[in-house]
Amino acid sequence: MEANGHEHVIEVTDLRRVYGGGFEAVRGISFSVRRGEIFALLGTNGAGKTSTVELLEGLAAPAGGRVRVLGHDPYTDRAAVRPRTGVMLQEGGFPSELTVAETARMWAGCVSGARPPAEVLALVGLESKGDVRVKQLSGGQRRRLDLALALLGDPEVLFLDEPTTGLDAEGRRDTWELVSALRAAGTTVLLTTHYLEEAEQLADRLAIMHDGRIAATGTPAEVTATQPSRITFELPEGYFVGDLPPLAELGVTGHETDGRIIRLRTRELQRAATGLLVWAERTGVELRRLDVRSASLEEAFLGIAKAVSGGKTAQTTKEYAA
Ligand SMILES: Nc1ncnc2c1ncn2[C@@H]1O[C@H](COP(=O)(O)OP(=O)(O)OP(=O)(O)O)[C@@H](O)[C@H]1O
Repeated sequence: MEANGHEHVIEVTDLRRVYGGGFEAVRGISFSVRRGEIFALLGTNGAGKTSTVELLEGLAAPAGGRVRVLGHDPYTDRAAVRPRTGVMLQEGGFPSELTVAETARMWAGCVSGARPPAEVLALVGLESKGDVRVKQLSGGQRRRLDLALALLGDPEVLFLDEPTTGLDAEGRRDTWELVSALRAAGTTVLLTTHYLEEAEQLADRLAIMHDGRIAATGTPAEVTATQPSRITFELPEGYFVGDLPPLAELGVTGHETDGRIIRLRTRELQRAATGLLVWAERTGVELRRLDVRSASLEEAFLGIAKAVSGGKTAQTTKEYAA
């Protein structure tokens, strides 16, 4: 469980999940999560995120490979793992006729050493909703109730399956703050999300899943570094791409044109930007709407998803040898 001085609280090795009928939803994935880390599983719809998280939660047995949570097999050794983990499922599924406070009390009865229900409701900002029936909560408030229930046992490891789906921008930010505070207190968090900004804000490390496999993994910065940076600008009338200095010599790997708008791709952002600006200064050209940026996680995600599907970029007009 120890690696380079870090304790791995989740270890997944060559994990497989096959549903009845023979469909292989998880096709041999491996990753590990260190204590106190937030790890995000990202992926397109049907990539296999929920299927994976359910194996980590011990809700099903793997068809192959190995899962360890806190050093135990979560399926065969559920009694050892369950009290130390908190699970926020995509659909909480509790009786909608109960009030928020009744639901929290009922849930607390199933958790050994549960925190006071009022305390967890306050943590997620539902302290004033104790007397409201669950069915009267908004979708976002229900997600927050799901999260409160997952926190009742003060878990060492928290599984969050799409924790902010249905929340408005403020609710999402509140949840991010709460999850960050939990990490600061030492909780290990594994979350799935469709919001790339959420992973960028929260995750120490992440894995992008596609078709049951991990297509990319690392810190958000490492994953975005796999994609080229971009320089976009508008050339004035009378100037054309051919008037620019030799782009390959500036470290530009390709470009797209859209009317007067030019978009350059490069893995050497500083060299390419400097070469372009020096040229513009010397030539007396004003580069309007100039935008120089590293790839975002969203661009990396789309690039990786496209690459593993064998797709091509729609607008590419010219690629240069690396
Ligand atoms: N009970 C099941 N029986 C058969 N196939 C299933 C079952 N549950 C899920 N699948 C299939 O397994 C694949 C992975 O589904 P999963 O729900 O794990 O994906 P996901 O990445 O969580 O997707 P989403 O982002 O849409 O929630 C999908 O093709 C899905 O149709």
